[in-house]
Amino acid sequence: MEINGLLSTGGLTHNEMQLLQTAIDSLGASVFAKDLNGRYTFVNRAFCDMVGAKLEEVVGHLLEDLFDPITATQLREDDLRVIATGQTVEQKEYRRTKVGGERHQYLTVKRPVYGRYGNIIGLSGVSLDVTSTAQVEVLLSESRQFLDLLLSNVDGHFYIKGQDRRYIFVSPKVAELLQRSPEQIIGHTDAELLPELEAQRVNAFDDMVFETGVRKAGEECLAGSRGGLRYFWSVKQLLRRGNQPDCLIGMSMDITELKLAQQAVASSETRFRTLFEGSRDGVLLLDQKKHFIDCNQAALELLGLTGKADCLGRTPVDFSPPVQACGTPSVDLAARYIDTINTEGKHRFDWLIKRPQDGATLTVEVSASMVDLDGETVILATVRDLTERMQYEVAIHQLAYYDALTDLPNRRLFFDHLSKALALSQRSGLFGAVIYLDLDNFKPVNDRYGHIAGDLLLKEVARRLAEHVRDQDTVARLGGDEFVVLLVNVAPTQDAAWQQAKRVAERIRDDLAKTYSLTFDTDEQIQTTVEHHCSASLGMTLFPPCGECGETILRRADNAMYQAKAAGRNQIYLDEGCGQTTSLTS
Ligand SMILES: Nc1nc2c(ncn2[C@@H]2O[C@H](COP(=O)(O)OP(=O)(O)OP(=O)(O)O)[C@@H](O)[C@H]2O)c(=O)[nH]1
Repeated sequence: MEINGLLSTGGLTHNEMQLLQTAIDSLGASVFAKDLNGRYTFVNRAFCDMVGAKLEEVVGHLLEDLFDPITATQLREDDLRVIATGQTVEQKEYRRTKVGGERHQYLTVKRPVYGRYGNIIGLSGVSLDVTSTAQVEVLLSESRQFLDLLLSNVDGHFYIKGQDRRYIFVSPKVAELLQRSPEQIIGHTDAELLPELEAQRVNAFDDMVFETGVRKAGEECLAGSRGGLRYFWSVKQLLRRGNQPDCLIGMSMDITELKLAQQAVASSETRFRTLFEGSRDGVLLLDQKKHFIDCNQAALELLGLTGKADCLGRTPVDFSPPVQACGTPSVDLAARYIDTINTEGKHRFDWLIKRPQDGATLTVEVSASMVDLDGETVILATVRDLTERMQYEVAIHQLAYYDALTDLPNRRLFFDHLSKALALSQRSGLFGAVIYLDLDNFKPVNDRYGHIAGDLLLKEVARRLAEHVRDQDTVARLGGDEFVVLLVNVAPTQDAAWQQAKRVAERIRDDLAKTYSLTFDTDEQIQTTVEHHCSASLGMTLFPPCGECGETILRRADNAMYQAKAAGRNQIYLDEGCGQTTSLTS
């Protein structure tokens, strides 16, 4: 390529011109010159490479020969502007070469070339292909936008700190957390922005990263903008910046919710454990295969076991007798109950346990329900020993229906038996009888020997009475020294029933009239035995198949007893109805 007059400057030697030519050819930029007609008068090698043409195909040719029409028109307008105004033009332009047709971006500087007499004789220019630079800028711009989007939307707090621990960059979330604008944070240290203790903790973390140069991750805790502590999982590492001092780049994720959930799980686990272990009731967990997977101390005690190893992996049937109280085999009943728990979610039932160690059986109440434990559905069974409750129930029943001194049924239970006997009599057509009796001269035993002796006598009366009746009959104590005997299914006719009941009444009267030998401790703790004579006055009434109510029947017997008492005691009187009584004493 030769440098023509447009570029030549007077005074250069041929060698110098050659050197200049070589230098211009070695430039990465395209260098060109044109005359006033727009014909290329000089181009360097880079220009030829750019248009994909040889030197001779360029020099002396026009824009239209080298570029597509649109590009050529644009470039022509620029050229004319330079020539018309005489000004230097610098601009970015896009060109599509004829060769390959790729669109490139150029930064072009064009300036006028003046002739010897100061007139413009053409223009020269330098074009630098900045396509890749422009792409990098586009990429940078896109990356910046993406980063902004990320920083604004990702639930993380991003920050960069210098070696002096001052913030260089903070994402919007950091600003939100610290309740300051980024401008109020950048250039400041944590010591200036956070409470002392928090700043110390954060600094210690940062120091570790700066000192070791190793990426660190860990938990941090800061006071939140809305109060309360907020927990973060922070990852920090050094950011190498060439010649610049390293700085720290960090990302902290807010894990408060997770942390609180973990704490809640941990505390509910603790609560569960406390309740589980502290429960006075036995608590057992069964897996899907109905094997015990956990139990508390109370359960071990209930089952008579010394350690969990004796329980875990075994089934409820392993701790049960072959048959339950209802007569159903334990294995069948257990399967039925487990089915119910599975379908209804819970079930409460009584269960007979057999302790493997000593073979003892005890009744327990089981409250079982399906629960979700660590993602697995298990059965939680609370087992309560019913022995004590059953004892209480028996005691309450005893108090409610039995006389505490003699253990005989009391008035309430007597009436219950009587109403059943009346119903039975109606069905069977058999007569029954009620014998009301009151001891004669009982009071003196209390007066002479004290109530202890009187109590003994009353107990002895109860014992003697029981000897004269069948299992289906009832002997009850109505109170004081008054007793009543209920005879059921006595006879199908009234006469036969009279005779039969009379025989029983006479035996009772004779037996109760026998001497009572009473042994008791005196107030001086001396055991003494006394004898006492007393008898009983008896009033009797029959109840026919279609008789009155229980109260009426008892009143009639009571009335007859008073007649017997009035007749001199130790007598038997029969109530015949309508207030009529007859002595049956032989
Ligand atoms: N030891 C004792 N005495 C009782 C009890 N309940 C009532 N008594 C006494 O029993 C006596 C009953 O009185 P009464 O029936 O009048 O005595 P009684 O000597 O049999 O008189 P008569 O029936 O007229 O022959 C009273 O003195 C009561 O205090 C008891 O549970 N234990």
